[in-house]
Amino acid sequence: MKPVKVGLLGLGTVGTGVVRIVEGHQNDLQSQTGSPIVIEKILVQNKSKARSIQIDSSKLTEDPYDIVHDPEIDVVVEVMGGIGNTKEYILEALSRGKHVVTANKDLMALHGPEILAKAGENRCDVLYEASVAGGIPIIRTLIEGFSSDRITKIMGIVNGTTNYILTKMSQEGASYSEVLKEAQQLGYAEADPTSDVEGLDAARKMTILSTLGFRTDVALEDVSTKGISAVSSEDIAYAKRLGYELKLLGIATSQDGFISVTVEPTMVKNTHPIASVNGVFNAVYVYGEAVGETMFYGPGAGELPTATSIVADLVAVVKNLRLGINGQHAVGTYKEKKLKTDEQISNKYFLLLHVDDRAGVLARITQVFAEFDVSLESVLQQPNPNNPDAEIIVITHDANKAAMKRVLHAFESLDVIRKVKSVYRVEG
Ligand SMILES: NC(=O)C1=CN([C@@H]2O[C@H](COP(=O)(O)OP(=O)(O)OC[C@H]3O[C@@H](n4cnc5c(N)ncnc54)[C@H](OP(=O)(O)O)[C@@H]3O)[C@@H](O)[C@H]2O)C=CC1
Ligand SMILES: N[C@@H](CC=O)C(=O)O
Repeated sequence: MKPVKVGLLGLGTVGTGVVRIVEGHQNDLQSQTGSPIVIEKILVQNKSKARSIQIDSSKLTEDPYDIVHDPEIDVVVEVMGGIGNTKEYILEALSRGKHVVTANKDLMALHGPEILAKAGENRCDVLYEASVAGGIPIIRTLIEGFSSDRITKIMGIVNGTTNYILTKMSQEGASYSEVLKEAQQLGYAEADPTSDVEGLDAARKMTILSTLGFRTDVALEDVSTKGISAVSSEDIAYAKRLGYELKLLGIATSQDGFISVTVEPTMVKNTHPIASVNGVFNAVYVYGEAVGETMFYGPGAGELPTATSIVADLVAVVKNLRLGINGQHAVGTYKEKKLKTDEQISNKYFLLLHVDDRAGVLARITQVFAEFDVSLESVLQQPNPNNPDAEIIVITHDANKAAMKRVLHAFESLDVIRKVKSVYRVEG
C-alpha cells in the first residue's frame, strides 16, 4: 500500500511523543492499517532549537503552509496548541481535503462545531481523542461505547497539572508554586499554566465531554468554573482531618432534560475511589441510566500517554482511508440545550468560618442556615490556633445552590462572622 503522509504541526512535548510512537511502533501500526505511516514534515517555531529526539532537519519547517498546502500530505496532526492561527491552518487543511487529528481542547471547545462542519463539507475526518484526559480513550468511549445509553452524569479529574499540585500539597505539604514549576518541567502544564490552575483547561474538557455525553451543544460559557489558585494548605489539612481529599472536579449532570456543568475544587470523601486518583492521573466517571456507574482511569497528560491517543486517531483515519469512509461520522441531531437554574442544582457544602469567640455565636449562625432552609449534617466549633477568634466548620446536607448563595450573602452582614474563610462543594 502507498504510505500515508502526515504533516505534524508542533514538535514539543506531545509532538515528540507522536514521532517516537509512529517510528517505534511502525510495524504494529502497519499491520493494523495496511499502510506505512510517514511523518513527512514538521512545523516548529524555531528550526535551530535543540530537540530531545533525532530528527532529519530537512523535515522541519517554520512555514505552516509548507504542510497545509502540500498536496502530498494526507493527514495534519496538530499539536502546536493555541487558537487563532491554529484554527486557520486546520480550516485551510480541511478545505484542501486533508484529515485532521488534534490534541487541542481549547480549539475544539470553542470552535468545535465550525471545524466539524468544515470537515463534513469536505468529507474529512477530525479526531480529537487526546484533547481530553491524555491517554484515556474517553471520547471514543462516549461516542461509541455509550451510544445505546442515556448518560446522566460525568464526573472527573480531567486536569493532570492541578491534580499533580493538589496531590503533592496533600501528601508532602509542598508549596503550590514549587509544585507548579515541577509540573511545567514535566511537560504537563499548558504554555500558559493559568488555564490549568484557574480551571479553564478542565472547563474546556468538560465542554467537550458534556457535549458528547449529553448530545447537546454545550458551550464553554455554560460551565461554571473555579480553579485551585485560592486553595490553601490549611484547607487541604482540614479536608484530611475530616476524612476528605480536595480535588479539582469537573461535574456534569443531566436530569429531566436539564443540564449543569461545573469545574471547582471539591471535597471528596476519602473512601470514594476518585479521592485516591493522584499525581498526573485523571479519572472520569460516567453514569448511564442503563449501565450504572463506570470509571476510566489513566495518565491525563505527558508525552507518551497523550501521543498514544493521537496515534490511535491517526490509525482510525488511515483505516477509514482504506475503506473510503472518511468524514462519514453520523453526528445525528443534538437535543435542545436547557441549563439548570441555581434552584435546580443541589450539593453538599463545606464551610470554614472565622467567628467571634463568645456566647451565642453558633446559634446565630445556625439560625441563618435554618432561615434559608439549608439543613446541616455536622457543625464543629473550636479555637482558632492562629487567632484569638474561633473557627466553625459546617458540612451541610444537600442544599440548593440558590439557598447557599442566600446564606453566604446573609453572612456578609452578620457581625459575629469575621471571615468566610473557605466554601467547597462536597462529593461522595
Ligand atoms: N502536554 C500535554 O501533556 C498535553 C498537551 N495537550 C495539548 O497538545 C498541544 C501541544 O502541547 P505541548 O506539546 O505540551 O506543547 P509544547 O509547548 O511543548 O509544544 C508546542 C510545539 O508547537 C510549536 N509551535 C507553537 N506555536 C507555534 C507557531 N505559532 N508556529 C510554529 N510552531 C509553533 C513549538 O515549536 P518550537 O519547538 O520550535 O518551540 C513546539 O514544537 C496543546 O494543544 C495542548 O493543550 C493535550 C493533552 C496533553
Ligand atoms: N495541561 C493539561 C495537559 C493535558 O491536557 C493537563 O495538565 O491536564
